Amino acid sequence: MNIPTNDNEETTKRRYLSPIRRPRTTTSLRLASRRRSSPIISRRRCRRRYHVVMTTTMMILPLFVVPSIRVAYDDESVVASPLPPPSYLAADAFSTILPYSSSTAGYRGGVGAILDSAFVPRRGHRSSPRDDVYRRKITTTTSSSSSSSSSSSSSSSTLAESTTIAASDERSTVVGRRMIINESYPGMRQLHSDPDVYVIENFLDDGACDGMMNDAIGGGALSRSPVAYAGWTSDFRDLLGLAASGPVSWISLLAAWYEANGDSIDGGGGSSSVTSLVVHALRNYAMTFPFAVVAIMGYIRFRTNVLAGLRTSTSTTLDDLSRYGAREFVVRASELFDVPSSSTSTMIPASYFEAPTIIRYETGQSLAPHYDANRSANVEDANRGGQTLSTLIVYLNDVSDGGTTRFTKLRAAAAATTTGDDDGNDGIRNRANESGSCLEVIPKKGDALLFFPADADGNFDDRTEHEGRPAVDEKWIARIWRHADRVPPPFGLSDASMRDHL
Ligand SMILES: O=C(O)CCC(=O)C(=O)O
Ligand SMILES: [Fe+2]
Repeated sequence: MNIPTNDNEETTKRRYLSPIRRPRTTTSLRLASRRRSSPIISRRRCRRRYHVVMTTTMMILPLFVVPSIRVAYDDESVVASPLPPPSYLAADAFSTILPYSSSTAGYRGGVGAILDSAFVPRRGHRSSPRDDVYRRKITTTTSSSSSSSSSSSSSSSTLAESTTIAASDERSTVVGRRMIINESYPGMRQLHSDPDVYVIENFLDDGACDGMMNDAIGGGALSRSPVAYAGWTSDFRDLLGLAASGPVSWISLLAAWYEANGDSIDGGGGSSSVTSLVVHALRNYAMTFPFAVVAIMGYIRFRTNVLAGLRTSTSTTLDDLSRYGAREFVVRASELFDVPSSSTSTMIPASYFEAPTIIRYETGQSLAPHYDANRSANVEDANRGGQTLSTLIVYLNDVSDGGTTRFTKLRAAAAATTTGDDDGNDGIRNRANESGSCLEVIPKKGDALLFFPADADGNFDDRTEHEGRPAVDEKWIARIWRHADRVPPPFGLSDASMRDHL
């Protein structure tokens, strides 16, 4: 008896394993009839050309990328660099992929310079629009425990060696005089001059400190301090501009050239090949551009997530001035900033304040080095009084370990006052910590810290970079940002509240 063979399987194998027997489609037959040479030969030629193009590109690319990484560490040469945008982009990729490694410290070139001034988070809290808002730049520099530098040409080595640079030499922006304050305020001690940093002893009594902590807890609104990435729209625009004029164009043109070559082999050269190059280039551009958009959106998202990890405290705002603690804080701050001769404004000082923000750091929580001012404040902080001219922080509890406020670019040795009064305990509270090179303030209940993130005209002062060191003991602070202009609600205090309680 004959056993039937599996004829179907045989046919299938033959069809797919043997290219010679593969049936041609109508289209490929039509194309083949137009070709001068066989399609197989022309495909080989194209493949060879493709390899030539790719190899050449791979050889040329480093010529742009390597020098651009080098010059990216120097402001001047970046600005003057004849290198095309893609090289900036490539250089920047190296510096922003590892944003907190010391090797990127001081990077100020290309997109890095844009991003550097762009971490200016906006308000970002769902439960309360008035909640603590981290709208400030988070730097991409590393703060070393012994020193730091804002020198635009610094590298990891200069960062480590910068201990001898005086703070006032480190400014990279032109900074004028700070806003005028009431310098005869009782208890004021200057810790540093130019930029000025003060401590005001016993600024608030224990009742006010406890009151604010209790209200923050009692209000039930303490939640993770938000960090939003403000300025992302302009970053997005800038990055897209670079990508559009750089990689997107390159890829589109290279691919178009390859495709147009194929066309000319098929259909002859001449003006038709130029037309085909343009058509292919435009089509490729339209196809590649969306990928750039998606990639940049992914990058912005990545940066947002990175920023979120830089502040780990919880916080809330207190705007009810009928409460003793918040009222006392705003009243004292008003006295400090009330210098009638300095302004023609008829507004009361508290109109320029953001509502007090209460911040709680539990063990291990911290705030990375950052600035309280914003280079783009006029645009990005327009609805909250523009630039932050002064930061006033009150320590609400004593902290014996951890949680200092450290100015990463100011040297303790340059402190104008190093002989401040002892507090009777360890003698170094609220004084520059002379054991390290950075100016560091140790929290003491009721004492205030005052400094000026921007000058009186709103110019950003990058010497005032500071951080909240990781808490060991629990740490509580209350903070008021004094802006250049009136801060309307919901960020500022309501007119009714100020009228009734101040
Ligand atoms: O926690 C600190 O010591 C500093 C807080 C601070 O810089 C801020 O809230 O902007
Ligand atoms: Fe700050």
